[in-house]
Amino acid sequence: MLAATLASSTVISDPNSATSSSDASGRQPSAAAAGAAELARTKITLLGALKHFPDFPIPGIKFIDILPLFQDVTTHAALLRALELQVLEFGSDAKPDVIVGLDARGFLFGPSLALRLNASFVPVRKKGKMPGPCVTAAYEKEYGTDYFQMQEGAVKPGQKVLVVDDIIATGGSAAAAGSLVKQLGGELIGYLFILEIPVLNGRSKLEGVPTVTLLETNE
Ligand SMILES: O=P(O)(O)OC[C@H]1O[C@H](OP(=O)(O)OP(=O)(O)O)[C@H](O)[C@@H]1O
Ligand SMILES: Nc1ncnc2[nH]cnc12
Repeated sequence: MLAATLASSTVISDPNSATSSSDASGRQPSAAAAGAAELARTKITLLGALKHFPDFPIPGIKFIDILPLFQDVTTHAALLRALELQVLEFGSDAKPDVIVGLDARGFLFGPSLALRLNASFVPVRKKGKMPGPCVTAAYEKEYGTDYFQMQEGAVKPGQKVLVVDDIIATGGSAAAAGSLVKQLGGELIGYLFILEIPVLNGRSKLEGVPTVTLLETNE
């Protein structure tokens, strides 16, 4: 039984109710409606590709494996297109200068998405992996404590930053990444995730920063 549902952020526009004005993303309503319909279809495909593993990496965790999304070329391409459409739904004022991807699964799609958006890509890595001066933040996860780092100067003061990752569970990883962006003087314009586990209420740690997820689980 499929254990995931479409994220509540999905809005499908009615093409027949289109007016001549552009939407928040600056696109004409007919283009926006077509994009929303395409996004809705793609989400169903992506949900079907996720795999579920009970008691991994420790007993009690229901692990959701996003790696199959990258094993099939068509699904991989559909994922990238869906993420791009989701960023466009943030609106044209929120076009990111920098995509920040989280170690390690945010690296699977962050650079590809950054290229599509004509933005730079900057990694957040686990402590001790990068050379030179770094800023550091500690955080609690669904299964343990960890430390994240960013290299000083990787984000310039005033740059608009979108943080991306595969999953928001407790929100600890994303919140720590957001604090690193702010330490470097970046403007944190939003968070984008492939999948949300709503029961863990991770959004509550993101302090009102716009947060969009493609998919969500109902477990
Ligand atoms: O919302 P949270 O409770 O912080 O959990 C979400 C984070 O946990 C997973 O990464 P993990 O730390 O397991 O590292 P990995 O990507 O290296 O496997 C996942 O890829 C997210 O980054
Ligand atoms: N339940 C889960 N499945 C996959 N990745 C995760 N990261 C944190 N919690 C997770």
